[in-house]
Amino acid sequence: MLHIDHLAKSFGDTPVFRDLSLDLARGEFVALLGESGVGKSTLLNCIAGLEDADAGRVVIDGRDLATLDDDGRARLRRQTLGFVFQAFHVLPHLSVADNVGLPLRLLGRHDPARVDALLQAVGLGGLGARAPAQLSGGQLQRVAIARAVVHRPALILADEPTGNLDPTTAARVLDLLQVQVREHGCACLLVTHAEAAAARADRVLQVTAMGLRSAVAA
Ligand SMILES: Nc1ncnc2c1ncn2[C@@H]1O[C@H](COP(=O)(O)OP(=O)(O)OP(=O)(O)O)[C@@H](O)[C@H]1O
Repeated sequence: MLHIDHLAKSFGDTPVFRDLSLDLARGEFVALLGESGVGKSTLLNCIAGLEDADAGRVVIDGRDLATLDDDGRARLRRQTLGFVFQAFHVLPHLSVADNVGLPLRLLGRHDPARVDALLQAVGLGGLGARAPAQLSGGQLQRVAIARAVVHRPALILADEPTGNLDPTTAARVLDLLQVQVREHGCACLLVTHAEAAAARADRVLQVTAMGLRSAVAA
């Protein structure tokens, strides 16, 4: 599903990672750990084609990002990816339900029942008509998670999706991600500092300046 081959990325003269390789299969749940600033979000952005790597390859579902122009990358993101951004990026002018349903709309689909079911699944049942400004930080994070999975993407990239949540709500969100992997066969790459989240993963990897290495959940 995802093949990363000898990826390198710097910002100016400052290297982030030098030689990072990873294979992620369908139905696999991988957690990425690493100190703040080591490059976890940068890696997710390179995978999503939002940042260009300096060297190496990213291949998603058989498609090499280097062969795709901006439109091709945007299409790949719409069809194949679900991204939970660290900063949520919930759109302020859309209702909660319209934010969650946006990936479906971009694919020409309309499924209010699925949007409702996902809002329920993340504990936001009944809040669909609200404006994002009327939600708490943890609620916004859950809107972002529901939006990332609504179109059943083949690859979910989740950047600290439980960072603002209490343990019970975090467990609920992790359940939802796990269902996408176990029952719907998608692949999930989860950046986390949370032990409970890493413990759910099939593999736990540590991001270092040199690349990835195996880690055991703390
Ligand atoms: N657009 C940018 N321009 C210059 N430097 C950047 C840019 N984006 C990130 N960096 C730097 O790249 C490094 C990796 O940042 P990144 O956000 O990927 O880290 P992270 O591991 O996700 O951190 P955290 O756990 O704190 O979210 C950091 O040193 C950061 O300051």
